[in-house]
Amino acid sequence: MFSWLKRKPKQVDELKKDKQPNLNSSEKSNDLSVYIEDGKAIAERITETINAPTIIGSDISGIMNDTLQHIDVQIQLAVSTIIQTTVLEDYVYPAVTLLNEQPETVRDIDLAALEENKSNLVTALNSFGVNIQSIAATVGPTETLFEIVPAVGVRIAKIVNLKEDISLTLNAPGISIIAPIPGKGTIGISIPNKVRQTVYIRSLIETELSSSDNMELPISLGKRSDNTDYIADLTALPHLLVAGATGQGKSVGINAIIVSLLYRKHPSELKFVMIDTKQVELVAYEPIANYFLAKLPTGKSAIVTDATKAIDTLGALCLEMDNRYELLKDASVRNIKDYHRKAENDSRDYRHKDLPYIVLIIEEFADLMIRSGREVEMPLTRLAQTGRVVGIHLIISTQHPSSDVITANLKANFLGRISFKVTSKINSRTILDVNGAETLLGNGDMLIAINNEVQRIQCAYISNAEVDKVVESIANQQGYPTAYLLPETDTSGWNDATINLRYRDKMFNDCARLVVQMQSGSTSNIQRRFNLGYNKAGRIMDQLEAAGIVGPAYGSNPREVYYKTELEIESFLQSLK
Ligand SMILES: Nc1ncnc2c1ncn2[C@@H]1O[C@H](COP(=O)(O)OP(=O)(O)OP(=O)(O)O)[C@@H](O)[C@H]1O
Repeated sequence: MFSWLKRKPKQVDELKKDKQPNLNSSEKSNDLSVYIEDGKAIAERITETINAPTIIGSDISGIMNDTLQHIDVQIQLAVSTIIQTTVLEDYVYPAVTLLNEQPETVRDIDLAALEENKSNLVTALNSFGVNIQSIAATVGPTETLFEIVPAVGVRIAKIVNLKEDISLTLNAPGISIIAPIPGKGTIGISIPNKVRQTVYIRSLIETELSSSDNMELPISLGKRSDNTDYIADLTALPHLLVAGATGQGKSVGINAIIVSLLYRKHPSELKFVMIDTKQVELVAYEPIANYFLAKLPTGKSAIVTDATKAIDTLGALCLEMDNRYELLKDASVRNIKDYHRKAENDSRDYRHKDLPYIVLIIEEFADLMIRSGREVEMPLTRLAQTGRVVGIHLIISTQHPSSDVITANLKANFLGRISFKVTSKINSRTILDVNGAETLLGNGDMLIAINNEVQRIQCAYISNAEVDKVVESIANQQGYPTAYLLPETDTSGWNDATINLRYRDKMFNDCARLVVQMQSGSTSNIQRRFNLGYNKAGRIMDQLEAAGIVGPAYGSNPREVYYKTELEIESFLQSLK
């Protein structure tokens, strides 16, 4: 339905203009009924003017045409389309003072301990026959990096092979050796600090807010080993995979990412789509649904916790992406940044506020992948391949970075990858393509790989109490009357009980014949053979299931086909008429 609104922007814009005076007055009101009245009037006018039910009918096969839900959704969408184009002019960004300040004592470096470590290291190296020319130390939050220049004639391999011996002699587990440090010609020996420093997110956000870098979506991730801040632009990554065994810092990391964006962006510029099958990690953000979250028109909560709804949501996001491509084409621009720039410099209405950045966050991706397999992988791969241009970025987090969860297909499209400590070298390689994450120290110690270049970072820390304060400071203000509504997909709001075979898709019979012929209930086969979109193919597969032609979805495997011969399926199709 929303796709239809998008496809007819000119007519809808005309109608919106008609209602503008009313909306301006209602914008200042907290009374939702005013918005609803506006919405109803607009919905009626839209229906009258361009015979909406017919157009919508062709989109969703008439299935919801005459249901009350349909009308509600229509009103909601009409309201939302208009409301989201209004600006929350009085919106106040969260204050940095809501975040904890780094205690003064923590900033001091223990110089005596540093000197002792240095001289112990030199003695240890000498005792193994390695003489050095010079040694310099940089104290990071988690480890201290000693950069040494070996005496002439010492082979690098010799030092690398001494890793375990040095570790034993210094009684310091978790040593790592970088030989040589790229671009420096020195050898790095990194020794974990006895007392680690927590990196408080506040200092990073202060740095970021005062910086002139002008990143579009800055995320304050933490500090490097040399104590410099690590702030990345999500639009450049442009998608992130986050992995780590339980309790190593993933949730804190995801909170740090979300909060750093909340500090930088206005609600009209950014929306999160949150999927959390664990049901506990992202719930803290529910109060800012009407400011910063996006949801399905039929969804009650903006935070998706159910696998079926998650698939619908991903489908809706694909549709949003397709719609955005059309908008960009209409405006003759190549990407969302140019679109925004053009909208700002042009008096014509490019519906700028319809195009906030969208960041999809999936907490515990493995749950979703194991339950729904390719139904999840396919839309995600599409989004990862082409979402960036239209401002859609993905952050996927998992405790189980195995190759059946992080498939090669997905990995190929996620150039930014973060790993907290994992339980095996294999997991480390699955996520980062290199070993190393298995020896990290926990508590937010992480490796980030961007385009295969790996760096060690101490992740910024933010407590749940700080997240709550930031959320509260936003939620106490005037917001939009609803979350940002994603386009309604063909399948949204469906479940087995509501699939009505009276409204079979036009392609139903052909698809039934295909699955029987191939004896494989595969949605991607249907997509390929008939050149259908993901949502449509998925919806037909659901109808085939409801008709008893194929079995239920089971992970990423094709569904079982219950009809074995062409004769059987033809006589069944006849009986449906
Ligand atoms: N960046 C950090 N700095 C300091 N301590 C941290 C950091 N990140 C995490 N911790 C510590 O580790 C604990 C667990 O972190 P977190 O909840 O993020 O783990 P997780 O990987 O999400 O675990 P799970 O997968 O079980 O939810 C935190 O409560 C905190 O004490």
